[in-house]
Amino acid sequence: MKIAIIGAGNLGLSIAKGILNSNGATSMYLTKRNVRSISEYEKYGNVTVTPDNREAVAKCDILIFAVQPGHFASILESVKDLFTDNHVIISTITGFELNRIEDVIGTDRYIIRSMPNTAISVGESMTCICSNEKGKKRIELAKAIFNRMGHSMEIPESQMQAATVICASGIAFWMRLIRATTQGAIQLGFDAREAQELAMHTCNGAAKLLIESGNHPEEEIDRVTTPMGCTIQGLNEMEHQGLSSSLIQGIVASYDKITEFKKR
Ligand SMILES: NC(=O)C1=CN([C@@H]2O[C@H](COP(=O)(O)OP(=O)(O)OC[C@H]3O[C@@H](n4cnc5c(N)ncnc54)[C@H](O)[C@@H]3O)[C@@H](O)[C@H]2O)C=CC1
Ligand SMILES: O=C(O)[C@@H]1CCC=N1
Repeated sequence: MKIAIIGAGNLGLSIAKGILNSNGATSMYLTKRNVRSISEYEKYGNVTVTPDNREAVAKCDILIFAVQPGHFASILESVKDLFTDNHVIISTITGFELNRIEDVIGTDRYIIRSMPNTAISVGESMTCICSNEKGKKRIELAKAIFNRMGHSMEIPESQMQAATVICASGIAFWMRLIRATTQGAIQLGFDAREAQELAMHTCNGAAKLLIESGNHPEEEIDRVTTPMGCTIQGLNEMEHQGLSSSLIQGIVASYDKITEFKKR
């Protein structure tokens, strides 16, 4: 599989790392307007770094676009004459619908919309995907690509905006929760490094408990909350202070922000 990442920025490079770590490509092209900051990737024998998107499109069959929304249409316009039936076009662009992509490159292309997150670099992305009509024939291929670097779910395009908030922005939300827990641990006497180690491994354990058991979170909470114990005391205090409510309101605010910039 020859994969091009058009726009090797924060997300594009995370995907590149995930592909390298999972041996997910026979060769890879990384493009960026100024390639100086990513030239180190050429030390991997099968990686080519170039500012030339047309070269990358001509040499690869899987094209992953990870540029800013405002640049996407003009970049597609500049390479679309090179597209063949071998190309699978995978967009990661927030708020850019399939029909807008089709408006630029036509309906007769395999188009996948994906929403990965930066944990793709360590093989742990939650990636949601959907496709245009023709792309349905390549959705299993797209799933296979993303499943090598985490977990994927096919969803209707109407849920893509919500998936962006929960999965992509979600990395930042969870980081804040881990940081806040770390700060609490420091206040209780751990040094900063130990505090973070306790917070992140406990977070990892909580997620794994749910993933492996399929249980509802409250079932696992019931196992921890000793009657009249310290856990329920802390948990109820967090809820009095609005923990669940503030998380939900934040999620909705992120969602509304995407609606706002889609109107621009
Ligand atoms: N950062 C994240 O966690 C996520 C981002 N996204 C989406 O992915 C896209 C990229 O986001 P980021 O990586 O955060 O942005 P970024 O700004 O870090 O990366 C975009 C890259 O595209 C490059 N670029 C600009 N013009 C180009 C051109 N003509 N040819 C080739 N490369 C060009 C820029 O130099 C930059 O390196 C956005 O549309 C964003 O909405 C989606 C999911 C998660
Ligand atoms: O914050 C943003 O707008 C982008 C989309 C999801 C993650 N980063």
